[in-house]
This record gives sequence, C-alpha cells and structure tokens, in this order.
Amino acid sequence: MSDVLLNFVAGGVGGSCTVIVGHPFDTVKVRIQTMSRPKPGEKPLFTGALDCAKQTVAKEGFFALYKGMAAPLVGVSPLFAVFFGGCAVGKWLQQTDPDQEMTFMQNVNSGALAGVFTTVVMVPGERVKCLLQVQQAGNSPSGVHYNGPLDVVKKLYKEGGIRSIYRGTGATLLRDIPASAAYLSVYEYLKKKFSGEGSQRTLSPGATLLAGGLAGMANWSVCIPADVLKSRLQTAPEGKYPDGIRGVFREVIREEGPRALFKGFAPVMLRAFPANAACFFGLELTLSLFRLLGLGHGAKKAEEK
Ligand SMILES: CC(=O)O[C@H](CC(=O)[O-])C[N+](C)(C)C
Repeated sequence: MSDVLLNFVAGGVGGSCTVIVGHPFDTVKVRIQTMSRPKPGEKPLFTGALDCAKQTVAKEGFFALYKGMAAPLVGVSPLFAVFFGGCAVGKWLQQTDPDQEMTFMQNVNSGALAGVFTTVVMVPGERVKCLLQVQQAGNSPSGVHYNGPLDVVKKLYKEGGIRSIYRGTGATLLRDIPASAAYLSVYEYLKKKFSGEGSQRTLSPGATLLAGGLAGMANWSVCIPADVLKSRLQTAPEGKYPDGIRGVFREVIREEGPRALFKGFAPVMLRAFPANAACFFGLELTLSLFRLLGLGHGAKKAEEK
C-alpha cells in the first residue's frame, strides 16, 4: 500500500489520541482567549488557566471541558490524517529515491505544504468548535445560541452561506503554515537525535513521547498570535470585522496591547505537550503495526536487511 495512504491512516489514529488527551486544555484556551475585557474596577472573568478550569468545572460540571469535542473528533482526526498524508506527499515530491533521508529544510517544506492541505479541511471544524467552546450558560460572544455542531453549521449557513462557515481561512493559513513546518521538522530532528546512528535505529516509547510533546510545543510557539486572532475572528458576530484578521489585529493592539496576542499561552503549552506526545505515540504505533503486517516501504526495507 502506498506510504501516503499508510501515513494518512496512522495520522488519523494519532489525531484521535490528540483530541482525547488535549480537548479539555483547548476549551480553557479558547475561553481565556475570547473572554471579554473587564470594565474599569471589575475583576476579569478568569484570572488564569487553572481558575478558568476550576470555574468551568464548578459551574458547568467536569464534562463542560469536553464541550464541542464531537466536532474536533470528526474534524481533527481527518485533519491529522491529511497532515501526515500531506507530509508523505511532500517527502515523495522531494525525494530522488525512496531511501533518501530528508534534510531539516526538506521536512520544513513538507510540513508547510501539509499545513496548506490541512487548512482547507480545518476551517469549518475550528469555527464550529470555537463557537461552542465560548458559549457559556446564557452568554455567547456572537450573540447567537447554538444547540450543537449541526445547529452551528445550519445557523452559519443561513446567516452568511459558505463564506461564513469558512470565516478565518486566511488566519488559519497564517497560523498553520509556519506551525506545521515547525511541527514536522522538530519531530523528525528529535527522532533522529533520540534513535541513534546506524541502520538499527529504533525509537523508544519514551523518546517518541518526548519528541512528540516537544514538536507540539514548537508548533504552538510559532503560532499563538495568529491563533488568538483566528479565535476572535471566528467567534465574532457577523459583520464585526469587515476586513477580517487585519481588523481584529488593529483592535487587539489598540485596546489591549501586544501582550494580548499571547493570551492563552499557558493553557496552549500545557495542552501541547501531552496532546502531541499522544499523537505521535498513536502514529508511530500504527506505523509499526503496518510494518509488522508487511505494508509500506519501511517493511520492504526491513525485509531486505
Ligand atoms: C494547530 C494545530 O492543530 O496544530 C496541530 C498540533 C496540535 O496541538 O493540535 C499540528 N498540526 C496542525 C500540524 C496537525
């Protein structure tokens, strides 16, 4: 079976692991990024990530942290499938023979290409997810109440058609091209470092978790400002930002200063490590299973040895 397809399937498994481990952290992140600014003399809604998690559990129960998870499970697993399938396409495009090792820059290119592919799949799911995550009892920043993912899609379509569903595409590209380049290249770099030299390279489960977790942190360190702008744009009432991400950027800088572009940094980083460690663990485990079944170029190479 082609390596692109195998990576696509293994990426889907990795994506499901990411969502299950990472979604509660993501809910906290989106709530912090989109909370309204306190008026003079008022306390902020949340004082930090832990306070947000505590308040959410106390007021809405533990499963409130899993609000909106159906959309990413349906959307994010295919997204990771597309990402890792896209990386395999990038590799195939750059390799002159299938045994050639990728350089750091070639991995940067493959990741960036995969980031373009994933944006197309990701935008509607992210829009739905963010709108559901920021909705709290009787309070929705967009001013519309939604009863679940399908209801969001219906209402968005009625309000502004496909354009509304795809609101935030530019912001997502701005976030995901550099982030995906960092994600793949850092993982592959660390994988090489941790698996030693020579033909008998193996990566221990601990090393996979560490390399995956650090790759996730690298991904987010380059894209938090674009992510803040994207979350605000995707949860704003229709027509609030007629010139898109530029309008959000101007407003954030004018009203809250550049620090606001890093809102949610702590919950993002807290989530990034475990969620992406789980992702690469699931990915590598599935790829090993495929090799055991004699599928793909990796299996052929092992047979020849
Ligand atoms: C923005 C995002 O979804 O990043 C993914 C890592 C994560 O923490 O979910 C990486 N990638 C988009 C490259 C699949």
